[in-house]
Amino acid sequence: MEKINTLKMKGVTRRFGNTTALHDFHLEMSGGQFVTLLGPSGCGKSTALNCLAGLLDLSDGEILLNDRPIQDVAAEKRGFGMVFQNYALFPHLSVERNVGYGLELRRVPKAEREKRVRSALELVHLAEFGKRYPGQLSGGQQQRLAIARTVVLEPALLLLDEPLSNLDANLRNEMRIELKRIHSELNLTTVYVTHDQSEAMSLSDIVVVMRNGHIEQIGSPQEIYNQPKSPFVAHFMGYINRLPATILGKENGYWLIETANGTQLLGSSTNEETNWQPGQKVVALIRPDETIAEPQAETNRLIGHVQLVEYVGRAYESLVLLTGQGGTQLLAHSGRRQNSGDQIEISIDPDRLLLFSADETENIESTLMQSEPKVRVER
Ligand SMILES: Nc1ncnc2c1ncn2[C@@H]1O[C@H](COP(=O)(O)OP(=O)(O)OP(=O)(O)O)[C@@H](O)[C@H]1O
Repeated sequence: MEKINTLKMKGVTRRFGNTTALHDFHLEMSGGQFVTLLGPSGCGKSTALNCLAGLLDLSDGEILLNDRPIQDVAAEKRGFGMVFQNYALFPHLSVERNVGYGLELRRVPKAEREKRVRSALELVHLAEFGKRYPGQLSGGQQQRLAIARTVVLEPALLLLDEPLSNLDANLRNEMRIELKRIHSELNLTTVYVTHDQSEAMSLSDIVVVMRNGHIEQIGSPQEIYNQPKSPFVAHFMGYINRLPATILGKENGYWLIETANGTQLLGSSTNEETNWQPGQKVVALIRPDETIAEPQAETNRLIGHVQLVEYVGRAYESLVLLTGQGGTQLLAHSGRRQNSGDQIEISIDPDRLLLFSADETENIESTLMQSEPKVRVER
């Protein structure tokens, strides 16, 4: 198999009739990287993956493997391996035969085949299960078998389409760690598709956030999480609280804003070129887990009354009706259980109070069906 030094998708577009599932998609990765395509249902993640795999023809653009175009190379000649959501295992073949099947087709001699099957099963911790059948394995074991069956062929690129979506939450977390381990042991260039932001954050070197067939932002997990460039990315990363405000000016490198009841707060823009004038309408986006209930500091405070409290493990999440803010509610985290009706003070670090212009923040929910907050936040 040709080793990957660089893999580039340049201007890749794929149309289905009148629908453009993928539009002018640009992605560059280097050998060994773990790249995740992240976004809500229908944003074009699988289309991008299938174009890369060769399972879909491109309507436009090119794919370059080590600077050589491969968009016209048939899927089976690209030397890539794909793991599907439903695993696609052979139920009538033993675990060993499932893993060895691709090698048999390639007429790999028996001794070498057995050696490679053994080491693939060891890699996914299924060495003792070789004689079983897929039906006798748990969901997580079946998933690991699907991975072993693909990596035994030593693909240049591993493509994974929502591989954990059929597993329950505990197994998903376990398999996430397994995937990370397998990736670092093999140093195999990987493209992973998911709509789960925490999966993307924990696994990836590069995250590509997609929306409506476009790329919204590419960056490291830290960049995407801390510096979302658009309200869509911010919302997708859990910045679900919204607080309308007006720009007053700049202070100490932050933007000074005024909310509906005249409270002044400091906040940040993730876009260095932002040049707002006083009077500009903005919306502050805040993550519930980045609020500080009952703060020590005097600055950047909001006051409200607790309406609902939910235990979310390690913290309580309170729905707070802010005082004098036109009915705006905010989800806030607190180490101590609040009671319904309690007055509560909340502060937010100015670096974690992200400002976007008000017109940018319209209509983001319609494309975010899968990441709706548990409690709807009123505007
Ligand atoms: N074979 C097809 N024929 C027509 N439209 C298609 C086809 N495949 C995908 N689409 C459309 O292209 C868009 C992107 O689909 P795609 O499957 O790539 O999204 P996705 O982000 O992978 O979604 P999901 O997470 O639900 O799998 C959607 O609007 C979808 O309806």
